[in-house]
Amino acid sequence: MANALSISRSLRRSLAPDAIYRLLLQRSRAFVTAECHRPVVLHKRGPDILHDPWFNRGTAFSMTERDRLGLRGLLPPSVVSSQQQIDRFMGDLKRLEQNARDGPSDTYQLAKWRILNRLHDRNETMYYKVLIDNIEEYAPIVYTPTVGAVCQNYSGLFRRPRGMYFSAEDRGEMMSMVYNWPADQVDMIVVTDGSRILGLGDLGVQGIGIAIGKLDLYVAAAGINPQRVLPVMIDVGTNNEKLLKDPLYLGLQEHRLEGEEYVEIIDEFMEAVFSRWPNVIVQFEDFQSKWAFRLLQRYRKTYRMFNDDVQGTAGVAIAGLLGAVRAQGRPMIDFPKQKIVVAGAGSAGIGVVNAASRTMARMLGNNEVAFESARSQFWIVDAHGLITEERVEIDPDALPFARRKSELTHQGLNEGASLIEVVKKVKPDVILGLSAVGGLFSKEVLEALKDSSSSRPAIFAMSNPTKNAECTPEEAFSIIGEKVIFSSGSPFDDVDLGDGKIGHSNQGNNMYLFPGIGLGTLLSGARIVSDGMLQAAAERLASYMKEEEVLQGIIYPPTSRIRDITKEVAAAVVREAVAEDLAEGYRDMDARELARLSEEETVDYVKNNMWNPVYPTVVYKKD
Ligand SMILES: NC(=O)c1ccc[n+]([C@@H]2O[C@H](COP(=O)([O-])OP(=O)(O)OC[C@H]3O[C@@H](n4cnc5c(N)ncnc54)[C@H](O)[C@@H]3O)[C@@H](O)[C@H]2O)c1
Ligand SMILES: O=C(O)C[C@H](O)C(=O)O
Ligand SMILES: [Mg+2]
Repeated sequence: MANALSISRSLRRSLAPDAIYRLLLQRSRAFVTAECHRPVVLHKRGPDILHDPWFNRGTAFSMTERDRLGLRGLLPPSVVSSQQQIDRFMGDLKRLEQNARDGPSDTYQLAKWRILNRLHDRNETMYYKVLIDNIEEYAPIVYTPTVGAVCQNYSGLFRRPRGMYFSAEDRGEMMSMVYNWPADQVDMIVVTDGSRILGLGDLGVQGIGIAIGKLDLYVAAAGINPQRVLPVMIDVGTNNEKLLKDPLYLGLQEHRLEGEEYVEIIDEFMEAVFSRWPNVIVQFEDFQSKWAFRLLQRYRKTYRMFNDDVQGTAGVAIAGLLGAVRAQGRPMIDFPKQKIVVAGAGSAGIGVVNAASRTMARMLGNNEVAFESARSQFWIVDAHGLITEERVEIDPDALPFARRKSELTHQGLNEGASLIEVVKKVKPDVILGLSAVGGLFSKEVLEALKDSSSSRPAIFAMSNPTKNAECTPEEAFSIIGEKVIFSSGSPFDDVDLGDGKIGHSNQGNNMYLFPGIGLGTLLSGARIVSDGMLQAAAERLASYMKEEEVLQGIIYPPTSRIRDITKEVAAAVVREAVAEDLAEGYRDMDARELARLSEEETVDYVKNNMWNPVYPTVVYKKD
């Protein structure tokens, strides 16, 4: 039978040999092209295609293909050519080779992340077993600080997609897009818009890494079933000029949407996920401050949601501040006497001051006088110096804590006074940094803190990742001495003080609370996440540390105990939800039965509902 490549005898006779050759070559090219263009019939859709190396083409799937194949939202929004994919891969490979020659640098950490990530892609159970069994070693890889470098390099590191992407281009589509996610049940979503990733600024779509890292801790620490977690990136553009010019950037290359347009997108996302999964809990993560507060106020009374940077951080800080009081050999009730200087007035700093002052006020009787007294224990310093009521265009969230004019003359301080002046004049018990400025607690600031009125001044250098810490433990112990209490957002090693003495380096990170807040909310079936539930979580973390540990300057547990502390925090959240009549129960445990559980039984209930990384029995069943 004749085919495209056969030439009739008569034609062969009439053509010179080189003309025959050219014709054959032409036809064979056309034949090959036709073969390539013949559609491939797929018997699968959505994630099954992305996980099939034969058919997956990742970010090179066009928008129409994404729609046709149920892939919309399962990939970052940018569509790239196959050449761009190769360029990205090669650029990444070369960077690794180049940096590996520098010895153990960040790249070494990234190499570990890649190996773990590949395991995550292949075998989730095994991945989480490795993570849980070695949490102290690998939390700094899947979480802060390495996750920061992962986000910075995400366009290069991107291999197999994880999570969902909703972009400004998806307006009006989200309600149907959520059905592209394969799981019928989702318990926990961590969502970011990438606008303030750790202290690294606006990383746009690359911020998805932070949502993935937080959910890794949800699985490892809280025992949330990994099949029921969903990392989400809402890509509304980026204001990061470098990314806007980067040809390999995977997100929308346009400036961020603002105002009502922005809010409408987040509203649509919330409606979509809660309509498919009415019982899901949504954790907002690393939104720039101006949206963090507004969105929290907008949704917290209607949806099961919380903002980790505002509320989780506040709880962790309160637990640490109470620990610092105990470390001075004083009862927790002395907390309202502490003078606290806070550097940073963003979502985290203001969140901490709000919640810590409420805790003080409660201890003082919870009336107006108590609130006023609590307020006056805080001095907030931002990029423009001390915040006072004389500040022009003051941020409304900071306004309640602006120092009064009358107090200023008395203290010898002015609007915009520098951090060092404030520390010198106030002689605080605590300095707490949430400024994202590495080294802000300079030698001079630490020298000034030596005059603190406290017998054991405390330093919370809470900014992430490591290079953004306001000071290191070496600096703190060497300048202030062995009495100082030190804690940081990213992990540091303890400091050898000589003579067998150790300067403890605590990790003050919201990872000690958010997994328990999420788990407790899930297992209580609470309709919302109330202030009381957050307070209960913070108090349980504060009381978790034993007297002898606290006296040694250990105010937070080691990461190796994170699963245990999370269980305890979750139980406290469940009990508070029940006490506030917010609990609606979970599965076969209804609200009334929950209310009957003793404290110990609640802890057991939580423990029994935590997922463990063991292979289940599997059987085959025909459709
Ligand atoms: N340890 C934790 O659990 C934890 C939790 C949340 C946030 N954080 C960290 O806190 C940091 C801030 O987060 P955010 O959301 O509040 O950010 P943000 O950008 O909203 O706020 C930063 C604040 O720091 C102030 N600032 C800048 N330069 C300063 C200076 N020289 N002196 C004093 N203040 C200065 C800014 O004016 C602003 O008020 C980040 O590094 C983040 O990683 C840590
Ligand atoms: O992510 C962390 O390590 C803590 C915190 O949520 C942050 O934004 O820095
Ligand atoms: Mg955060």
